[in-house]
This record gives sequence, C-alpha cells and structure tokens, in this order.
Amino acid sequence: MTGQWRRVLALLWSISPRQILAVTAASLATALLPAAQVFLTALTVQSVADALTSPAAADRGALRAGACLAALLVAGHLLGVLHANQEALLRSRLPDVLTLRIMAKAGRLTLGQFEEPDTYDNLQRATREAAFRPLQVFTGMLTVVSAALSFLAVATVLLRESIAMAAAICLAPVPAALAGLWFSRRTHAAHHAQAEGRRTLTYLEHLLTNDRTYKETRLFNLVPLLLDRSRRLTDDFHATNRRIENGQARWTALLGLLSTGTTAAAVLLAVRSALHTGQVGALAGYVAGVAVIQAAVSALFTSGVQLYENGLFLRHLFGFLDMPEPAVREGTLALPPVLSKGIEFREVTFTYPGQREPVLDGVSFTVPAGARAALVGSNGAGKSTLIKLLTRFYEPTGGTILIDGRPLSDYSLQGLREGIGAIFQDYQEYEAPVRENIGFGKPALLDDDGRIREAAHRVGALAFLDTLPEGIDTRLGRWFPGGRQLSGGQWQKVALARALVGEAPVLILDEPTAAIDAAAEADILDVLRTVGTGATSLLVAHRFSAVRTADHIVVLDAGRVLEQGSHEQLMESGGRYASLFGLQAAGYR
Ligand SMILES: Nc1ncnc2c1ncn2[C@@H]1O[C@H](COP(=O)(O)OP(=O)(O)OP(=O)(O)O)[C@@H](O)[C@H]1O
Repeated sequence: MTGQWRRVLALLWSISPRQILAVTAASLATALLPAAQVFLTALTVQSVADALTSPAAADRGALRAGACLAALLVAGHLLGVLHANQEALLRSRLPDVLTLRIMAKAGRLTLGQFEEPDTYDNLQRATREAAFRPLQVFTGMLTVVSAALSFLAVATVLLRESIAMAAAICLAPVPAALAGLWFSRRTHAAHHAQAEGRRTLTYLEHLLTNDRTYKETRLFNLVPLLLDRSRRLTDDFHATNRRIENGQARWTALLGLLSTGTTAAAVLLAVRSALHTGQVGALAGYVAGVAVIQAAVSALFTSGVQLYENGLFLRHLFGFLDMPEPAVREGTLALPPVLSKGIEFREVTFTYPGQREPVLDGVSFTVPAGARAALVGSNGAGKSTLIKLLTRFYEPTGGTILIDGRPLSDYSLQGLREGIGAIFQDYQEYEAPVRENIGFGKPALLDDDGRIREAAHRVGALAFLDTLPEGIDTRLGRWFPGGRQLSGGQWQKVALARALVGEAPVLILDEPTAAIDAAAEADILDVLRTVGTGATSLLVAHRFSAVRTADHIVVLDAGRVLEQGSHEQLMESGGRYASLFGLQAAGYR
C-alpha cells in the first residue's frame, strides 16, 4: 500500500513540483492555525472578562488579542484560497496526464493482450480511476498529516486541563474508523465483482449511442431490449451499493455516538470547572479546542479510511500501467525498397493463446519478389491469421516466415512494418481530413499533397475527393462539425489509397474491393496489377474476379494448404478452387 502512495507522490511530483509544494505548505500552515486560534480565543475572552471588572488594566490587552485573532482569520482565508487554487490546477491537469500515460501504455500492448477480456477490464478500471483517485490519495495524505499536526498542536494547549479526557476524546472515534475500514474493503470487493457487468453496460451504452450501430439497433427495434438489459444491470449495481452504504451509515451512526457523547461530557465537565474557578477564558479555549480536536481526530480516521480505500482502487490504475510488455525478439534490418527474393511461409503452425486447436498447421508457400499472390478459402480457414503473423502481431508457434531469405525476427519491428502497406478487412474510417486518412499510411508524407493526390488517383478516388469543399483538407466522418460522410465504397477506396501511398515493398490487401462497385473494382484490380513499384503483394479475397489474375493462388482449408498454383493450373487440376470458381461463375450466368 505504501508503495502505491509513494508512486502517487512521484507521479504528482513529475507533473508539477511547484504545485505539490504549494499545496503541502498551505495545508501544513493551515493545520497550525487552530492551535493559535484556541490559544488566542482563551486569551481574548479572558482579557475581555478582566476588562469588564478592571477596565484600565486589561483594555489594551483585550484589543491586542482580538486583533491577533482577526489576523489569524485573514491568514486562514488567504491560505485557503492558495490551497484551493493550487489543488484545482493539479486536479485539472492530472487526468489528462494520466490519460496520455494510459494511451501510451495501450500503444505498447500486443494484439494478443488486446484480445484478452481482462485487458479491457483493466483498461476500463484504470481510465475510470485515473480521473480522481491519485489526487484523492494525495489530499488524503495531506489531511491525515494536517489533522495529526492540528491535533498535536491543540492537544499541547489543552492537555494541561485533563489528560484523561483528552485521551478519551482521541480514542472514541476508533471503533467507527475500524468499521469504516471494513466497509472500504466491502466496497472495493463489490466493485471488483461488478467489473464484467460494468463492461457489459459500457458495451450496451456503445450500441445505443453510436452512429455506426444506429441502423441495426433501430430497425430491429433493439432499443427497448438493450435499455431493459442496461436497467437490470444498473439495478443490480445499485442494490449492492445500497446494501453497503446503508450498513455503513447504520454502524457509523451507532459508533459515532461514542465520540460525540465523549465530547459532550468533556464540555459539561469544563463548564462545571469554570463555574468553580471563574476562568471563562479557559472555558472558551477548552470548548474551541475540544471541537478542533474532535474534528481533527475524526478527519484523521475518515481520511485514513479513504486513503486505504483509494489505495485499493489505485491498484487498478498501476496494475494496468504495470502490465507486462512482452519483449519481441527483433533484429536491426529494415525492408529494402523492393524485395529481391520474396516472402516464404515455411511449415508455419499457429495456435491462438489460450486455445488448444491450431488454426494454422504446417502452412508452406512462397510469393516470389514482385509477384501477386492470392489467398482463398472458406470463412475461418486462417487467411487473416497468416497476415497477423506476417505483420508480427502474433508469433508463429512453429515454422518460420522469411522475407528475402531472412526470418522476420532479423528485421526491426519498425523496419518491417514501415515496409508493409496494408488494407485490412476492418479498415479504419478516421474522423479526420482526407489528407490524414491517406497520409496515415506513411506519416512522413502527411504534408506531401502530390503523393496523397497520386495515391487517391490510383484507386479512382480523386474525382470525388476533388468535389469536397476543401479538397484533401476536408474532414471526413460525422463526429466533428463540417465532416463529410462517404459511402462504404468511397471509404474503402480511401483506405486503399492509404495502403498504397507509402509505395511499400510488401502490400497486404485483405478484402480490398469488397465494398467497391464492379466498374471501380475492375479499375482497382488493374491498378493493383500494375502497382509498378514492384511491390510483392498478398491478396485475400472471396471474389474470384479479384483472385483469378493473381500470379500465384494458395487455397487454404481449415488451416492447411489444400492446393496452390496459377489460375490456369488450378482450373486444370479440377480441385477445390476449380469447383468454387465454377460455383461463383454459375451465379453470374
Ligand atoms: N483472436 C483470436 N483468438 C482465438 N481464435 C481466433 C482469433 N482470431 C481468429 N480466431 C480463429 O481462427 C480461425 C481462423 O480465423 P481467420 O480470421 O484467420 O479466418 P479467415 O480465413 O480470415 O476467415 P474470413 O474469410 O471469415 O475472414 C477461426 O476459427 C477463428 O475463429
């Protein structure tokens, strides 16, 4: 636990040492004010009482004490403003800094980690906690230290009166504080148990609040169903939280009576003593002091409990930031501008983490340099998985993938990925200008209008992009004001331009023309045929119109290579390819 508190301090210190010092100094100085106030209250009241009986002697003293008390109030006010201001600055900055760290961490995780449900739980909890927990821990620490300081300072002023009573006042809140600790653990355990439900709720919320899910959810009348599921989840959360909160309130009320009863008794004793001695100043100081001590002790315990609870929750944030980042074995090579030998899959076997059955089993084939290979096979045959291995999002469990005769691990990850242009099945539609939608394929070209327009031209997108009000600087999508929405096929052309803009030596085209009209598809296939830069390409497609012109076709079935060769060779051999081709061709007749 203390390790987490240290990390919070280090984190805040890294954001702004000045603000941390200012908040700490203001807190500690404020903590010393009550002792001075108690002392001056006693002095002022006694001086006034003395002045009433013998005015000449005590008038000046009473005024001086009153002036000091007033100065103390002004100091308290100014320290309060300074404290609030510096804390507000920290509060506004901290969530952003943490969000950036969470984003940076997420950027270093592997695809495998992202495909684990636990990662989403951790990510969601971390994001939720980042906004406020660390600052609460810091202010909690300050409150504990300040309350202890206040308590000690006031106690030294008051202890003279009655040690036994001071001890009783201090110990009375302990039972309520212990109950608080117990309920903190229950709250934390309940939140932990709700993690999956909360994730489901986030997903349901996403389904109802997203333009991409609008059509299906409304057409299939899913709104009442999704709302009902969400309501049942939130009712469950609420019932659990209510049980805990009400239990805590009952115990706090009961055990809190101990401490308020003790304070009341202390005040009554002090009144009785003043009646005997006539020391009204001491009585005033005592009453003020008892109130301060009780507030300090209860702040000490309440903040201690909150500190403990926040510490439990902080584990989620630091747990996510500490997630292991599996080291990828990488070399130093970069892909050359044009391959000389090509790509070879040699006896590649792969099983997804946590699964038992391999999805690829001894896959071997070669794409010679500059050739266009096509992967075909039924849904789930393993085509996209092969691409995830080529891009090193996963590592094969057996066999090797070679580019230009060298295993992928001889290349640096960056060097390899910079050498691959790709359009994936689930390509992104960036809510950003056309320039970025295409330029993201090679960020170094973001300002190169010529290359961006050339890529758009090659995929037949330039004509419609030129009709946009600000040309390639027009924002696409509907999330931001002024954004232009494209049709599905237009978005796919833009994604294809993104794959081509870097003129990478390796080109991956996973269903690149699925949403594109027949005339445009023919044009694009022509472009892909004459990519011209000598790229070695791997095409995944279900439409044989796209496949038949490939130099080499690999037919996958349940993770194995069933047959391979050119279109003509495969048609001649009369195997699976020929029969599938026949089926599709029949559909057009
Ligand atoms: N992240 C994953 N974890 C576990 N299994 C997976 C994962 N991704 C895919 N699979 C499984 O691996 C197999 C191959 O999937 P893959 O996506 O490679 O097929 P595909 O040939 O590209 O299919 P499609 O033509 O439908 O795109 C399928 O059985 C699929 O269920």
